[in-house]
Amino acid sequence: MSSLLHTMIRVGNLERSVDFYTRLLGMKELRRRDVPEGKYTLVFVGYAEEATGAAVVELTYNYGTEKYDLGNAFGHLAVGVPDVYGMCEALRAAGAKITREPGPVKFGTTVIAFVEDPDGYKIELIERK
Ligand SMILES: C[C@@H](O)C(=O)SC[C@H](NC(=O)CC[C@H](N)C(=O)O)C(=O)NCC(=O)O
Ligand code: NI
Repeated sequence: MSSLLHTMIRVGNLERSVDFYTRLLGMKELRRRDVPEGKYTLVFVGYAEEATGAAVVELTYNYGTEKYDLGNAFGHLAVGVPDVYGMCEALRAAGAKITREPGPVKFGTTVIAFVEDPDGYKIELIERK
């Protein structure tokens, strides 16, 4: 059976992104691969080991590239958290940009919020008790 393995995003500063996804969002650094012949480094982050089937994020750093044009097509990554309000307060205190305050989704009841990662990628926080 096929499975969704990861989503890859290019980042301008690997340790800045690893810190955001691990220290602030609570993910773990699962593995890291430096490919000097390709002038890039990969770091896989997630809430569970890939072997469990959990979807993970592949952070790709291209040597020397500190900024990307994200364009207008990318939507967001979604993360389930037990307390969206508390997570937003912690993210805000850590200097992250909350772009949509926590509250019920329009025309629904699920509590969501949006935060930007260090490169400006949108992360949707969805309340999952
Ligand atoms: C490990 C696996 O999940 C990969 O995605 S590695 C694939 C490889 N990635 C890169 O080259 C990343 C750096 C590149 N400059 C970029 O920004 O995408 C890849 O795409 N290889 C191309 C190939 O034809 O093998
Ligand atoms: Ni990949």
